[in-house]
Amino acid sequence: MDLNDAVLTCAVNMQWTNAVGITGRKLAYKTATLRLVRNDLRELFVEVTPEKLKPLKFKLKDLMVHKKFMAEGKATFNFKAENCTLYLSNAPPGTLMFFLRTIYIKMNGNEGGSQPDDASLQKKLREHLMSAKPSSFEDVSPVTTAEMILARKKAGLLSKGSVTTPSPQVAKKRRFEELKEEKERGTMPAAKKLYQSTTDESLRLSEEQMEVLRACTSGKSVFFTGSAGTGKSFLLRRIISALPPDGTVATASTGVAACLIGGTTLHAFAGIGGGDATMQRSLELASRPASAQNWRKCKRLIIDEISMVDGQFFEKIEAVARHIRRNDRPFGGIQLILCGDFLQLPPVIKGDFGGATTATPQQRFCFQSSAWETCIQCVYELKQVHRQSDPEFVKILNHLRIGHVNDSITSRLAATSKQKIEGNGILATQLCSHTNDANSINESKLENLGGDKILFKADDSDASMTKTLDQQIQAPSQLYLKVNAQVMLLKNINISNGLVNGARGVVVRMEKDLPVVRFKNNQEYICKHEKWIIKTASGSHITRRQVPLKLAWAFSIHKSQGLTLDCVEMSLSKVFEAGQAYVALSRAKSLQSIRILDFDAKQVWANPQVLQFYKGFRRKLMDTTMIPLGPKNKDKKPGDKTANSALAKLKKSLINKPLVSIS
Ligand SMILES: Nc1ncnc2c1ncn2[C@@H]1O[C@H](COP(=O)(O)OP(=O)(O)OP(=O)(O)O)[C@@H](O)[C@H]1O
Ligand SMILES: [Mg+2]
Repeated sequence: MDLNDAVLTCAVNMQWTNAVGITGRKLAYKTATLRLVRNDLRELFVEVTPEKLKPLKFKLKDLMVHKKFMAEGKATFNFKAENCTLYLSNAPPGTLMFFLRTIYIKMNGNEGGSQPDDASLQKKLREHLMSAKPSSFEDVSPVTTAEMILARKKAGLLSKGSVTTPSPQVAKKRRFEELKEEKERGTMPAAKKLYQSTTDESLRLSEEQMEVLRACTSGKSVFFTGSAGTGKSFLLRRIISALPPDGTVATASTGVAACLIGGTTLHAFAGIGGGDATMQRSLELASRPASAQNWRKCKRLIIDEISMVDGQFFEKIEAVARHIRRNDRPFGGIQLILCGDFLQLPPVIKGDFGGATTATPQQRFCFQSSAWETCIQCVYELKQVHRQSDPEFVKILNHLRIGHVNDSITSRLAATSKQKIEGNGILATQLCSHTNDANSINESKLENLGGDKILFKADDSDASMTKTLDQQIQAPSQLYLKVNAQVMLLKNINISNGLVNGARGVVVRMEKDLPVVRFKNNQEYICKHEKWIIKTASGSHITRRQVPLKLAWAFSIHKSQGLTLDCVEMSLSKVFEAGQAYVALSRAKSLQSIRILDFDAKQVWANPQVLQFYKGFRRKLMDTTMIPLGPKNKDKKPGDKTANSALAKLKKSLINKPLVSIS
């Protein structure tokens, strides 16, 4: 693959010291490519090739790596034997992690260590010296499973011949010995951490996800879509970690979605307020020094949940980008990476998601803005659903997504009203169409529980940013809990144990001032404080430490967009938006973990303009006969017969021939 784990491009500063530690030669390169290579004696080297210059090679011996700031794209390589230190920065964090991991595996993944045994080394050395050929280097081969297993064993994560975790005492002793050995050898300390990917780093991208990743890393402006659960946000996190941090701005239309990708809200970044101001005023607002600097520094703008970005707002920020950056290219030359599903919730024009109808009649989607066509170079649709594995449920959801409900779907969903989805004392989360309903359910249920209320206060790195953190991070600044409170986990703690973001549980006791939660799969977990980091619009980091829980008797459907939820109950009688019922249902992982109290086909509809937009996808790629939705049909409400028959045909065409990527 072109996203090679043995190649890394980043900024490199090199510094040599003499034998007594006095700094000598220094070199600095804004862009250099690091490559892991072997010579004909099979010794490993890091080859550093600064742009347009000759490569330098450093032998992988007596290497110390500092990777504390790996997540920010920084690491330090100290080649002791050569008295040289390489300071790497602006590296794509994910690529850096894989690069370090490859070094570690290649150094430890051979029986007998990274170096060939003495006899073969001597033989090769002799051949090498006798030969007239110059020394040659080749790229290291891709990491093999055998190398990985061996390196994992050496890191103490696999005990001999088994995959069980060693007891804490054994692990501690082994680690102590390893550290001693590492110290003596000068190899990478804490390399073990590179294997402890309990979060979704360990999951592999599918081929269709890889294709999008490749388009994004090649600098194209991309929009990718796909139904709920196709891994759009998951992929976005990988894309972000494969891009250089400088100039990469990760945003989303809502705070919850922004938090899922470790970014900020699009509104906070754009610096034009709520978007209601005139174009002239918006340009003035964005010209203020802090906002203008954000726009000038931005090279790649990422937006998740694009369906909820208002079209007029999108048009304004496109003009702002051109104006501030003094660049007439679309979006002022910024690479756009947009993702979302327009068949989920549409833009909220005003209000707090709580009103009866928040969308104005002239509501516009991003794809309707004139900026859209000019800014997007490639469009992809992800088709493989990862959130749900049951084909029956996936099929039902695909129908609901385009507003299509038949009798068999109605009866299957209505049948869920009686199913018992609770277990282990964990009640189902009620998904509400209105935010206020969800808040009052949580408050009153907590009040009604017996026992003392315990306050968990968040520790914010910047007290003046508490409001911003509240908007973007699901973990509240003040969390009141009681024993028996219904809660949801807000972090991926351990994927293989089911302790994932969205897992539902109940507080069973307090231990050392921390809540112990029993989850649906019977796992108990002491919820220690976790850290959330968000990037402010200006690029600085602010953090919140809090126990990773929130009350989960109820949520609003709007707040649930983007989440995967265990065990949900819903009444859809008050839904007020196209796509709202689909968003609610598609949060669940299976038909067995959902209860719909009053399912009615009328609660499910898709926006005809969105259906039309998706139809255009295929028109671009496939030469199929399309069923035109005449202009007079556009404004007709659901229920109109002519419009309905055209819509029905359109839906059918969308179901039978899934959209494919267009580039
Ligand atoms: N390649 C993959 N392998 C395994 N699991 C995956 C993969 N891609 C995504 N997932 C998992 O699928 C689930 C849904 O992913 P994600 O939330 O990114 O979907 P989405 O398309 O953003 O959905 P939504 O439209 O609801 O926001 C997550 O639990 C994620 O970890
Ligand atoms: Mg998502």
